[in-house]
Amino acid sequence: MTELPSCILDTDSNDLLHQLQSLCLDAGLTVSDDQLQMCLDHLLLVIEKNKVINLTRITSLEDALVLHILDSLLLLPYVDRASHGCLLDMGTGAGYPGLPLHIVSGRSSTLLDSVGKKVHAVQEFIDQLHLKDVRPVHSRLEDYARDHRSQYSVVVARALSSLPVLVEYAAPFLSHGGLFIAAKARPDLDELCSGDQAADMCGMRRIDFDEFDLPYGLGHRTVVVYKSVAQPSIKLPRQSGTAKRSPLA
Ligand SMILES: C[S@@+](CC[C@H](N)C(=O)[O-])C[C@H]1O[C@@H](n2cnc3c(N)ncnc32)[C@H](O)[C@@H]1O
Repeated sequence: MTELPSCILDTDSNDLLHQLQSLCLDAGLTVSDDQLQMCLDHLLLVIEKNKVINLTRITSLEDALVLHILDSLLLLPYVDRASHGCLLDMGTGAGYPGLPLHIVSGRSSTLLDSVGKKVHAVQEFIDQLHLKDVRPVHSRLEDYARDHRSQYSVVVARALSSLPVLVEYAAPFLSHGGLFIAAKARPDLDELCSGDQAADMCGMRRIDFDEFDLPYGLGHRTVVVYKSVAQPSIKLPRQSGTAKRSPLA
């Protein structure tokens, strides 16, 4: 069993846990103390690993409580609306939002990224936290989709790409009725309309759109949710890189 690094033992973890509890309470999220502590341990591991490889720009622990943990958990009510089944985090980076969502939802999860050293770091975090039923995968989304069609009831993504590209990436992974949940900063009307057009071609329909201000003036969050409702009218996935180079809309 891997021990947590000494930085974790030195940090005033109780104070951070109290801050996190009150952030979740204010956001109306019900999360147990054990689950929050696990999210916190993950964050401390990320901050420590960030000294060695570039995982996140956010180095203040207080900001990271909001911008990494709370921001991930804000997707929980949408994840909970999906039917029973697996969760995929597309472009997980250091494990956000997928790892906190796995910890709290208990869904069997895949955390995918195309950068090997990030996936390796996420594997270390999973081992150090002794988490089960969560798998880091090193692949491009377009490649992984070929062998994992319709295997997920919920797909999430944060800070990955524009809505039409995200919808195209997510579509092949979703089972019928599955949900794709995108966490965006402030998409403009053009992006939203292009996302809807791409969704139409991919057999998906937008079913939700919510906006929040994050606490402490740390920014704005928009959550856009699409549902898989039909077969795509085009062959997916397209060749690697095509979605980004030549978006559907
Ligand atoms: C800006 S980071 C966001 C990381 C994390 N989701 C977060 O919000 O902190 C985008 C991540 O997506 C990954 N990525 C970009 N395109 C990808 C693709 N086609 N397949 C898999 N991963 C991809 C990048 O390697 C990067 O780690």
